[in-house]
Amino acid sequence: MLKQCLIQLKWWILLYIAVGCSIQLFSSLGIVFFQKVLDTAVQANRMDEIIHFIIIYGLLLVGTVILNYVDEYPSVYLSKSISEQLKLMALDKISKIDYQAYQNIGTGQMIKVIENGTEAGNEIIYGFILKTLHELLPTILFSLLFISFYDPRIMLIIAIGYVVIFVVTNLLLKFLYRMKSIILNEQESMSRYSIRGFMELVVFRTNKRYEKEMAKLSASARQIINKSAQLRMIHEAFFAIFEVFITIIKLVILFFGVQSVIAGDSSIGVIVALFLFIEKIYSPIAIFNVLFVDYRLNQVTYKRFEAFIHAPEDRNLDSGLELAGLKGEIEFSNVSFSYAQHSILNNISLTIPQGTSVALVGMSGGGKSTLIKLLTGLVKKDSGKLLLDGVDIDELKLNTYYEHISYLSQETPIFDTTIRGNICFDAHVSNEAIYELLEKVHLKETILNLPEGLDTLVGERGVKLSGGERQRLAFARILFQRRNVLILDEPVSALDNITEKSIMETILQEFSDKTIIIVAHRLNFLQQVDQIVVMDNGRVAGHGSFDELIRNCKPFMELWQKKRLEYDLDP
Ligand SMILES: Nc1ncnc2c1ncn2[C@@H]1O[C@H](COP(=O)(O)OP(=O)(O)OP(=O)(O)O)[C@@H](O)[C@H]1O
Repeated sequence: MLKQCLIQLKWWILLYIAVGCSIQLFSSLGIVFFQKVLDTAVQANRMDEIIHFIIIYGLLLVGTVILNYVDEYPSVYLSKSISEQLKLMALDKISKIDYQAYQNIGTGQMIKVIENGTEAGNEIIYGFILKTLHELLPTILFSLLFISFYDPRIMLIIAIGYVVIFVVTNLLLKFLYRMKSIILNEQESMSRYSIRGFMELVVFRTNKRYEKEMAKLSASARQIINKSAQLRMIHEAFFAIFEVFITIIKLVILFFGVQSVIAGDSSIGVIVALFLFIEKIYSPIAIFNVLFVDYRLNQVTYKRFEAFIHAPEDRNLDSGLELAGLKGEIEFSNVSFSYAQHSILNNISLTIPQGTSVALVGMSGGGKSTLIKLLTGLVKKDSGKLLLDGVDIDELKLNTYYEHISYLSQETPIFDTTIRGNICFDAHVSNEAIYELLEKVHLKETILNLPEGLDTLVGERGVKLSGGERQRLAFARILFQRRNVLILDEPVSALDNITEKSIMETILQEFSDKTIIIVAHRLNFLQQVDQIVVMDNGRVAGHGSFDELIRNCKPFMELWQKKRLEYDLDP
């Protein structure tokens, strides 16, 4: 993935490195000409030569300033592009990820893995590879080269000293990896605690969970702080050791250099130039060491992001038979499904003829939503056949299948955008047409009374609407889409009996020639659907019309008695 990023940005990278090398060449030549000005100044009669050197020195300095300015553009462009590309990859991954893998990761942890991973990826490419090629390596190489012109022995001592420190640094890396892993684990836990705390205000407040959650968060935060401080101290130790080494070299140069000047073998200019080059080389070498350790630690972080990017994908989304249309004939034949070896659906066989309506009923946990998820292709059956117009769902290209179905999940089917956006997404539809839909779901007056009408933002998961308003809004979307197959998982749970009845009548009328599969809990409209399927413990316990089942199907009779009392339904 990082390779992909590098390839995409190759021209910017080349430009960035070329500008970086030029800056370092100009700056090193600047030191050489500064030395020439100093040494020529000692000979008072060579004023022409001094002016000549000063002009070149000045031009080199101005050139360096201009290049440094130009350098900003590719620098910002690259640093921002890398993060953006990695974030795009993460969202792209979510669009293809296998639904069960997505459920297993969990939002809080996933957000942190993506956040840390994109940052680490940026640090690896921009903070390490590019910084090394653009700045550190050219500075080190040019400085060593120019030092070697003055005295190759000094160049050799610095190079050997650096290699020794680099090797020692690497011996400590294993220990640092462990620390970094602890920090990452704790950061992901912290993210999970915070995100569930932010999202589940009502559950946590009314169950008085916040104190406990904060204690967990603090414990993780303390671990992160301690380990981060230890990591920093070890980092800084590398820096300090190298600084001591360079200071010793400077003292040695000063001691022997002054003696050479006195003996007439060297000049003040050369000693100044050597000091300037050593100053110049010191930081990049020390920084490289620190960056190298950072780079290896960032790899630990990045690997977790990579694991997420390589999580299993739903192969059916973009490959398989393309559906130009869907009439809506559905057949389950001996379909079984299990979650991690725990059997949920057993040998389900069921036919839903085209253009008919079916209600799935049964006790909680009986497998109704799982059956719906199989039908939407979110989870995959273990065995059997699930035929749509005679073609098994596993052979279909799901992204074309989704063009022909409307699905309302049990979770809030509303997302953070306007009323209009929740009904027709990006399609251009007149206000009148949208209000017509809203009228059918008894929401027109409510929306007309909002100051911003159709452009009102509904908040995350529609928090600014009541539960029933959210469900009615989702129905407006279904009416707008007018698909041939409707798959509805408890779409009316938040509506009162009267509104539920009225909306379901509208849906059954408007889609009288379409296939409708609906999970029903309150059983309010059962007499109006063509077929009722009773689910019990992962099996089909019976199916038929209301009248048939109420006479012949014991689980249905029991369910009906229970719900009738619970919801005060008409006998
Ligand atoms: N992601 C999951 N991982 C593991 N088990 C799951 C998962 N989702 C659901 N289950 C289990 O599958 C079983 C069937 O769940 P399902 O949601 O299909 O039931 P349901 O009939 O729709 O229930 P309800 O009427 O309460 O919504 C339950 O025992 C549930 O615990």
